[in-house]
Amino acid sequence: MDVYKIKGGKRLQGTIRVSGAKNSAVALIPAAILADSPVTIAGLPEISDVYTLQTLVEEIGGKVEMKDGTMTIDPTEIISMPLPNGNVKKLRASYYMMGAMLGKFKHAVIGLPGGCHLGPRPIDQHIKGFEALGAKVENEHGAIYLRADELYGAKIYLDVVSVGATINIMLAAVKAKGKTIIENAAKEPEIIDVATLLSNMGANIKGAGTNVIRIEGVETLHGTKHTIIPDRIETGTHMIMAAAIGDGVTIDNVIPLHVEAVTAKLREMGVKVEVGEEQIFIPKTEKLHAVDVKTLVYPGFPTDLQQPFGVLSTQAEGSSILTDTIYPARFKQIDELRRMNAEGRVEGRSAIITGPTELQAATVEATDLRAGAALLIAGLLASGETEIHEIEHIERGYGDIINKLQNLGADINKVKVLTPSSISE
Ligand SMILES: CC(=O)N[C@H]1[C@@H](OP(=O)(O)OP(=O)(O)OC[C@H]2O[C@@H](n3ccc(=O)[nH]c3=O)[C@H](O)[C@@H]2O)O[C@H](CO)[C@@H](O)[C@@H]1O
Ligand SMILES: C=C(OP(=O)(O)O)C(=O)O
Repeated sequence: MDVYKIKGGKRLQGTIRVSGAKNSAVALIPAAILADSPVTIAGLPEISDVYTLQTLVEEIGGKVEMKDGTMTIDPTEIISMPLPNGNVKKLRASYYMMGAMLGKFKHAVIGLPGGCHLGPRPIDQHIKGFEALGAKVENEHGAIYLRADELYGAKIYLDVVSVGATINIMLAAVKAKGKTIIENAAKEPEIIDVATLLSNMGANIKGAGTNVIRIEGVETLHGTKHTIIPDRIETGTHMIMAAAIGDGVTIDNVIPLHVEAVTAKLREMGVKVEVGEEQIFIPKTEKLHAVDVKTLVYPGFPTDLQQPFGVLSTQAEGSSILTDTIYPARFKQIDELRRMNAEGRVEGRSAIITGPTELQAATVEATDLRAGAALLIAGLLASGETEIHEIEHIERGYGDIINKLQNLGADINKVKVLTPSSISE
């Protein structure tokens, strides 16, 4: 079993480069299968979610080459094969294979997705959208069966603002007959990125990035080249890390507009954030004040950064209330942080964290991706050697993280440890 071992307390300094956005990557790859000639995507992050999607595309007959973060997907021999089990359960975004395969073949069988356990994560709005476009959707033995004779454009109002449903409906609608209007659509930058790729493939999409998206269906889509946007959640994670234990850290390959909510909260805490065109510099922070945070849909404070932000709150003077309105139960990291001497408790949909606290090393579990990011930052701060288990969650979202942190001066290594179960294997 692989774990991360971190000897904490080393101040970080230097430049860290952000990879391509996970939540774009995992939608761009399924989008590419809608084309009838090869699509090249540059700047993909080297994360397990990307490799799992590569395998899924290969399972249905796609030819995929990946080198140095550039993936070429040749969809010409893709067939409509059911994907009821296996790799679909390893990540959340396998749900995009529903929209993409429905759009391409008018039918699909895809197992219910995996991904982080953040409390209930229904996909009713995705299904509502597919049904509005004319598909019959049934859940049989844990797989979603989608069937249509033809897909027709429709007006779809999302009852909940959902990134996944917005993108999935776009994927299904780009080749439907007639006009689709998605109202109360999500506005995340990843949605614009996917719409840009689809448009360059020949789709007719207007309004991505606003809450009304209009799509005029086209008959065919063709190959193109696309460069992915930087990961705003990785950017925010490094900003938080730099504020917690940096002695001057430059975060490179950034779109500052995408992290404005994080910048504002850090400044409110007393962090100096120097914003350039494609870089953000965070000098050593002297004193942090507690602040309250409420997660909201974009451009609000992202739920994916609530857990890492909580670690910074352990270093701030006073009590911080972190409320997650998107995933009200996204607080599994609190128990783990308490093992490290943090003072925190969960009340309803909020975590209340009091500081400043000197964190102490412990053996902890990355229960989900961003809990893992939180524990990484906690481990970098804590005195002693922290051991993080279940790191496969972290590696779904942070590519090359050990190298990146070592380059900033962190004492972190990925090591194999023997457990009773690994000995008997
Ligand atoms: C692969 C990917 O892009 N994952 C991101 C995506 O997840 P995901 O696309 O799963 O998140 P959504 O934006 O869909 O979910 C937002 C909220 O809507 C609810 N909901 C969603 C769909 C639905 O059909 N019904 C419903 O009730 C969810 O339970 C949640 O409370 O956005 C989340 C919110 O920014 C991020 O945490 C995830 O990192
Ligand atoms: C929750 C996340 O991912 P996923 O939706 O892929 O589980 C995340 O990126 O924080």
